[in-house]
Amino acid sequence: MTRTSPSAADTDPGAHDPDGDPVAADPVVAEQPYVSMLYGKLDERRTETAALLARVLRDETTGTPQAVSERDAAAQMYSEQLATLSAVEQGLCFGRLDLDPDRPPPPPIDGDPGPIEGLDQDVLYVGRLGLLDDQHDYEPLLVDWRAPAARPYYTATAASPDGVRRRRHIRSRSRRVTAVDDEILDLEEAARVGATATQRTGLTGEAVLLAALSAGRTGRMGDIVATIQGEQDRVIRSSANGVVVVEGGPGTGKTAVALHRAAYLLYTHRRQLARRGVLVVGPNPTFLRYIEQVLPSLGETSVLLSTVGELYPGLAAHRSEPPAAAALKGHLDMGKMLATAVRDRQELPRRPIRLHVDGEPVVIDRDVVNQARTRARRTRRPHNDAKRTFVREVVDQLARREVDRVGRDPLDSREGGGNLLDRGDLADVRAGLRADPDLRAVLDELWPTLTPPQLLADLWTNPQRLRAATRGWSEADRELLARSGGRPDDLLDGAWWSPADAVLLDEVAELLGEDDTAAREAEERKREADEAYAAGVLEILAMEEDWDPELLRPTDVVDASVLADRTREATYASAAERAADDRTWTFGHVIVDEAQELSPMAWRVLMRRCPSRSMTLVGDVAQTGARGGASSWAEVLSPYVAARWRREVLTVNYRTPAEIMAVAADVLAAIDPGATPPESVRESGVAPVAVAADEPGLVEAAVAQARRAREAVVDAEGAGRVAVLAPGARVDGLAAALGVAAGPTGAAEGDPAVDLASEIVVSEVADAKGLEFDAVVLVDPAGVVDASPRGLNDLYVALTRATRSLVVVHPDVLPPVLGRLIG
Ligand SMILES: Nc1ncnc2c1ncn2[C@@H]1O[C@H](COP(=O)(O)OP(=O)(O)OP(=O)(O)O)[C@@H](O)[C@H]1O
Repeated sequence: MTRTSPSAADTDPGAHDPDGDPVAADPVVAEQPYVSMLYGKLDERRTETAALLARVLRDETTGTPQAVSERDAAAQMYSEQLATLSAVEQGLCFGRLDLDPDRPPPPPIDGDPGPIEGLDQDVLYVGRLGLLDDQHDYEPLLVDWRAPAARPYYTATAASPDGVRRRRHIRSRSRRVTAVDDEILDLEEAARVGATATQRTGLTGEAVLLAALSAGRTGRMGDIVATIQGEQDRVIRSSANGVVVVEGGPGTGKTAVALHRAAYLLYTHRRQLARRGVLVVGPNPTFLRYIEQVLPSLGETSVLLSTVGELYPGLAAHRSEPPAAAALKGHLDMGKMLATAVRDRQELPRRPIRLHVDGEPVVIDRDVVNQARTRARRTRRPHNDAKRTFVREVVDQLARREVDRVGRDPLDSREGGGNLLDRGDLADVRAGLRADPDLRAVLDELWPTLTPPQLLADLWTNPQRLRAATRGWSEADRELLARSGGRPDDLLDGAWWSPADAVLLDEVAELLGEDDTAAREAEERKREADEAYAAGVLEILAMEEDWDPELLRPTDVVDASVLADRTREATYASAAERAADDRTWTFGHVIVDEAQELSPMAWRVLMRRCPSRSMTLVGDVAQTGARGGASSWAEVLSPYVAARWRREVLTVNYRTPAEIMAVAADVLAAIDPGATPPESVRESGVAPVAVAADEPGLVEAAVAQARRAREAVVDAEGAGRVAVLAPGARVDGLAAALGVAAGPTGAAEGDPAVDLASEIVVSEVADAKGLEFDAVVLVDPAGVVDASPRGLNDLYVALTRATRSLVVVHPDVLPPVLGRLIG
């Protein structure tokens, strides 16, 4: 077996044995020159790209708008390339495939196959991006992990080697190769080198995988590009078309797979997806912070991460509200209720309204308004758009009445007889009416132009309006929606709105039609802030003493407004950024994580954002905590795609050790006796325990356990994080006793996320959804179960957050479902 790339052989002469086989020598030493050569190439590309960027930025394009936008597009492109080249620094090359020269060609892959790099080579190095050899016919030196040729790195097994004779995992730190693990998939090759061609566990690269899994947690999710497993790879590379639901128990890598799928799709369908962007939806801001580094570390920056509540532009809704209120707001009945609320704003006058227009009396009575309203409603256009028809109809009727009255021919006494005024006069009367401010004010009262926050805030704070829109509802439901204290001064104040409200704002926006007042106001505020900042920058520059009096100062050529514009042009270019500011933006692909938590109303928002229905939904209905969340995927999806969705299942738990999973499996059986728990990939050797502590000593016991767990984690792994998970009512007390902020309620003002950097995190279970910690101290499991109708699901989530150890601190008796903890 020889490497066909002459360039590789050139850079790696000492590492090859006389047969040209580079693995005969100490593989760590043998691989170093090649890996160093790759880093050299990476450096070259960085230098070239930085030079191109600098040239573009220096380009004084003050000419046509087209030239400016071309310059900005080029600057954006080079900036993104530079970001990608920096992101791949750690572990640039992590694998090598030695292929059978007589292997069959790889099977065709769905959609645009992307660049087919390396298909004809017998030795392939696999890494975080593709690098080509510009000295030798652009042969691939490193194959991007997403390229078709790299696929066998993740999927080949001894039973189905896909032409792979040997798979080598290369571990490195700071550009030095630190370890090499080989898997021999070819029986003859195995015999030749004295290895066994087996895969004991069915895992790919078991040693590397287990090393990755047992490392201390940092509070941020990392990428898994070097150790993606076969079943995960299948999901990552599955077709972009249609809806795919990825199911799997806790820790099966659903989140990791979803994010790597985003990176894969962007690579494979770059042209389409870079333009429309990819949206990744997570359940809460803490979760988004937990995952936010994964895609940038894969060199992908054009993805918008958001909660559904943050999709309404200009609003970061974070008011917490009772779960029952959130559930009600998520119910589909809200759609009808909001439609009624909008219709209720199209009013009829109680008694005739009398005005004088150009000195002539005008009467706006119920009949006139009713007819105009019916016509406007019949257009089936949204409220704000239909207003044009309403105004035109009222004005038209009033004008005709006026013409009838004023122009009647006194000499023609027949019924409906002649009129002395002509069409031109009618048009003049119409124009006079339309321009009259008093009439306009009356019409604005009867059919007001509304923004979604205006309508919804009025509805929540005005009991009459709420009652009118919810005829037939229970008083208890109305109370869940009602707010006292009037509308907020700032209608986009995130502290006033809950995430469930934000979803409804989107629905209201659909009913009202595009009135972009709010967006324009937000834009204006952003502009003012940018200008204030730019003015500050210029002020500092102006204070500079050493300016040569012969030269122009920056303030001579640019003012704050121009500087602000320039900065904004440069920073506001990717699809993701545009999408974040545009409520009607539709994405090329939408990925929803913890999808089981979304309410039916939230699904409506997401489906509007993805008319192509190219979606990946990952979730686990056994972990549904939200009262309005999903119990079955068919139920969620049938209104949008009927039965046309595919299901993929992940079965291996990479997070929770077997000892803890056994306890969690009992809870799963209580939730759904037919469900199969995922199989843990490893044991931690630390048995989960229960500690009884009656009130008032419960907090003290929990604190002691948390501190002990922290010490044990530090002893075992050098660093790591502990979570204290408890029912909401206990969180503040526990956080105070531990001297840490309770998240997210105790997080910094305006920051709705839990502080993930903290060594000990205290949180209720809902906020820990999707996260993981080295050790978990679960306090008051019965309280968790009792706190919600889906309490058992919450318990299941809490038990499956730990990668190493679990302690359950409980008052009274332990819930029977945790009986295994006491043997
Ligand atoms: N192939 C892999 N290689 C290395 N680590 C992996 C792999 N697959 C998953 N992991 C790790 O396992 C842990 C659990 O993964 P992840 O959070 O994606 O699971 P999940 O299915 O979303 O869990 P949950 O449903 O509990 O939120 C993470 O630390 C992830 O990095």
